[in-house]
Amino acid sequence: MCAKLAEILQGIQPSNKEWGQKAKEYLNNLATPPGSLGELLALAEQLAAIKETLKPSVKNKMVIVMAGDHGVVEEGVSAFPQEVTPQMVANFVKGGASINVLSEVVGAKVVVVDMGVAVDLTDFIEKGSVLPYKIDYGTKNMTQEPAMTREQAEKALLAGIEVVSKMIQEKGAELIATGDMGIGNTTPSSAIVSVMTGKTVAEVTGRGTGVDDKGLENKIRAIEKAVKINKPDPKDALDVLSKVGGYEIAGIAGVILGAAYHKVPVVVDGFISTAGALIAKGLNPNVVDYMIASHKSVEVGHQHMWQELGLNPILDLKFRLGEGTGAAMAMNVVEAAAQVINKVLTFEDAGVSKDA
Ligand SMILES: Cc1cc2ncn([C@H]3O[C@H](COP(=O)(O)O)[C@@H](O)[C@H]3O)c2cc1C
Ligand SMILES: O=C(O)c1cccnc1
Repeated sequence: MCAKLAEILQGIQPSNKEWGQKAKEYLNNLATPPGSLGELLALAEQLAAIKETLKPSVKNKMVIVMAGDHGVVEEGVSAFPQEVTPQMVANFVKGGASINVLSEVVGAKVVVVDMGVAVDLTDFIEKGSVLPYKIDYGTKNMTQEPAMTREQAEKALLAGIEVVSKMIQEKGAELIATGDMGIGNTTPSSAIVSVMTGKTVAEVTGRGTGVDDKGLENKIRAIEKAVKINKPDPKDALDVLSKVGGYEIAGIAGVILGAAYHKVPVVVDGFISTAGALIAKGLNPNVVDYMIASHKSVEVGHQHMWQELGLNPILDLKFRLGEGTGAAMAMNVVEAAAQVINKVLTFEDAGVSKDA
């Protein structure tokens, strides 16, 4: 592994459990029946432990949408054609996609990154509306060969780390959400979860954009073949990422690692983002302290990912879209948790009696 990546991975510390404990005690004194704000209290504790304060701020929110294409689409694994990837990137730039609309609702900015789209996005890149981190014009077909080289996987991780570091250091981002766009990307995501959890491919593979029964069977066979041919080592996350991953998945893993390195919470979106989270955890398990599980996707296999990470998703909106849409929705809940610890008065300050 290159020295730069190794150094960043080593720099990811667990969150500060002393601040978490202080927050727990403080929250227990809010003028409410103890514990009655449920999961918001757990989130507030997590934010306090990450940011090392009882007054965490998550107002400056950013959704980072990573885009990339997949050689495995040749195998007919998606219900949609590859050109939808750049078409949707254009839609993100126009502000007309679901992620734009939902981000606006929660007051989050959307940042779009070309990690490996199969065509040039010159116009958008010149205008600064898409960030240029293209590693290659899509991955290789993983049923025939590794999706990418180990060097490309490292480069893509570093790209994600660089993007999120800039957002934090230059734009003041206080809460990050991950998002994805890449036709075919539920296929590598299923491969990753199968390899990393030991579940069979059939158990963790769903319909993605909506393949029919025959399409699902074909998708399962393609993933089984990719795993058989490449033999990814579940103990080596970089091996898994390079053999059966994707550039946007690597970028997402990098965003999560970079956020953790800078002690910034990161809301993990759906099936593809959580595949990135599994890779990030494989590279340094401390990173899980900084993750917030946004929602439970309809895609079968997502729940197995959360289980593997030991996280409980906040929402169940029956989403199966990606782009960062579930994470955007959960950002409001995270902000609510921050507001609770910042603003709700204690029994003493509110002048409310505690004892019966
Ligand atoms: C119009 C459109 C918008 C999307 N936005 C996200 N996805 C989602 O669906 C794709 C993954 O599903 P599969 O593996 O079946 O191709 C990814 O692009 C993901 O971001 C979309 C898909 C489509 C068609
Ligand atoms: O859960 C997701 O993120 C998802 C599911 C299907 C297709 N694209 C994304």
